[in-house]
Amino acid sequence: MARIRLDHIRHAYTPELARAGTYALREVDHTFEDGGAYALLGPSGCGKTTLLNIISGLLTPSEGEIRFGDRDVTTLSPEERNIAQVFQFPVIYDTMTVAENLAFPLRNRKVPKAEIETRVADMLRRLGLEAKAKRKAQGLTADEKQKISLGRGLVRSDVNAILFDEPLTVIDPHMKWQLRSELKELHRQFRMTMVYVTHDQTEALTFAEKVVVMTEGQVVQIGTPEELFERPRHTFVGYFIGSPGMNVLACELDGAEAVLAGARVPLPAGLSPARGGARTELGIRPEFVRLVPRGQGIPVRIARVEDVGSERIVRAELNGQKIVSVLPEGEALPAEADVVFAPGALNLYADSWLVEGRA
Ligand SMILES: Nc1ncnc2c1ncn2[C@@H]1O[C@H](COP(=O)(O)OP(=O)(O)OP(=O)(O)O)[C@@H](O)[C@H]1O
Repeated sequence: MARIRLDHIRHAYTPELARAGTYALREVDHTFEDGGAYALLGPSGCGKTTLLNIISGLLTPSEGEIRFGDRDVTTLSPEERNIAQVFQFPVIYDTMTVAENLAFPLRNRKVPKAEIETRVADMLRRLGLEAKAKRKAQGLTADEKQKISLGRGLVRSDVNAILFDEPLTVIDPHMKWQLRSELKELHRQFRMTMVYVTHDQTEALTFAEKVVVMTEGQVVQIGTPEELFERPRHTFVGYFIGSPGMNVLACELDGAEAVLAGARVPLPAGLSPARGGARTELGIRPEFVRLVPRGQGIPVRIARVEDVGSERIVRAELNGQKIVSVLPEGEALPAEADVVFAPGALNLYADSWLVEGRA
């Protein structure tokens, strides 16, 4: 296993694109710690697969270096890097049995027979596939096949990391949840470095200890699910994570207060003022926007109310800006409403980046 260091990686797919400044990855400088579970999360086209392929060795970056531990692997092939990969579609041999599939990478590496038997038996047990050990892989379900793809990586002792590219795409929705928790459990048992690419925030947040959020070829935040929820470093993270996403409201600053639609909102203590000329915005999660009777906060006009299970999502307008509130079960919706913000839940952004320095 190894720590994976991405040192100022940039990538353009052709020299022409590089000359035009069109980089699929604009700049990634990050370390995946040994044994960590990471997700690369972002919308389609943000560069997740490009980054994963640079880690695996399918792509050589236009600029920068990649190291596994102390070893520079930038120009090494995937085989030389000892990386296991799980793709959208399971890659297994249909005509082999489940046990043979698991034994295959070990046979290739000339591992002694007795050791292969022990390791395969152990892996079958951990994957819950003991009863199907002697069955041909052909007749298995997609989730069982995907488990075997993963098992073929886990069974090896020389693997530096396991990379997943949208591995639940072909799994039935009702099995997705189960397979996701099994993956997490297997990570806990093996503590192998795992990097998991997805555009689905539920998958990323349940699987990973640290989520790497990407947009437009850039990493905008690396954090635990809690950090991404509570302290989005960029407004993109705020509205991409969470459902509904964070409210981002244009405001002006006046000393220790934000001025929003003529109302003055005290800023969290210790915030350093934004640079002069910066576009300033307040970020607040819909869960922390409360609706109160008129006269008690900042007036809004309610546009739509949606029932979602036990909660209601209230979509409103605050002086021309959209604002969303999540109304907990049993809480009344005033006919004429104002909003108030829960103390401590406000974040301030200057040119889309979080203003740090809260005391
Ligand atoms: N072979 C290629 N040649 C030229 N451009 C490419 C190539 N592959 C990807 N791109 C471009 O690079 C950018 C990043 O693509 P990438 O596939 O890494 O994104 P992604 O986040 O994985 O998206 P998706 O979830 O849709 O796969 C996109 O603008 C894409 O069009």
